[in-house]
Amino acid sequence: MNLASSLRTLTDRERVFEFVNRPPQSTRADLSHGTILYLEDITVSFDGFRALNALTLYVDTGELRCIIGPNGAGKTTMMDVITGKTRPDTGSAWFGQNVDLLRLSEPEIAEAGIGRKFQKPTVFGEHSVFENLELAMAGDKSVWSTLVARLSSEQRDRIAETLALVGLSTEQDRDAGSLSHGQKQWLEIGMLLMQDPQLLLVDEPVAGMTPQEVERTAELLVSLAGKRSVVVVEHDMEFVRSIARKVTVLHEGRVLAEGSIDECQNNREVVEVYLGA
Ligand SMILES: Nc1ncnc2c1ncn2[C@@H]1O[C@H](COP(=O)(O)OP(=O)(O)OP(=O)(O)O)[C@@H](O)[C@H]1O
Repeated sequence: MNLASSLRTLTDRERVFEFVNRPPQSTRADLSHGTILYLEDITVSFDGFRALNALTLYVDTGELRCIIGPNGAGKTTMMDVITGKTRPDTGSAWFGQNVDLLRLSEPEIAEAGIGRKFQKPTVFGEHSVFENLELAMAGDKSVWSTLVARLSSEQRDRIAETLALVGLSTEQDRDAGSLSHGQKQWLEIGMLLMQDPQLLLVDEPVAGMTPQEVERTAELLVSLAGKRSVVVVEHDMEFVRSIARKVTVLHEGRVLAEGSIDECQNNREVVEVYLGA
């Protein structure tokens, strides 16, 4: 498959790369109050069952937040509300001071600066690592023409910076399909970074990774926070301990506890419903 046809495949994908079909106008979040995400009183019902039940949660600008909780707690549903995949019955969801997420479509939310990394990596195996990042950059339509022409030096620099950030500089010419599972995950994070999101949502990033890959992923996510905000859903408590400053525990669609990992691990209710098992 050549790059142009891969780009068409990319634009046909429904979920991860909605940004490719994004509208031309950009709405960037106003982060002047130091809070990047406001979820207030969010309720989502599926056939009468409340997957989210008056959920209220705030994320600070530049924060790295971990979301934990038992199966069915509502973690995925919460991510789906933030990215516009699921509309809540009630409540409000704001990105910074000015972007009402409930009024935006999925592509518009991606365009506003929210990137989501699903659990399973979906890189283009038959293309090189470099080309995968090039394709991701092509989400910016002004870059499309470069797929048949040549990248500018700034574009090459951006790809090189991203390769360094995700630790794949030495792998740039390898087919993405030949990377290890961990490397594929990092490449996909790199592909999201090519869109320069302000908020990155990451779903179970270390599932299936070797201990070394887990360690490297921890470093990567920690390095991304600050400039961006990162929300990580993860079950691996050792990993959560290694990255999190603040942890939110969800249970039955609402926040059960919030605080440092030690505070959460010593919380009696948290132990009962989640960690004690
Ligand atoms: N489309 C749907 N239709 C019906 N019920 C749903 C739907 N999506 C989620 N649910 C239910 O809502 C609840 C919350 O699910 P959700 O996937 O958000 O939990 P989770 O915390 O992500 O769980 P896990 O850790 O297992 O991924 C579950 O009981 C689930 O069965």
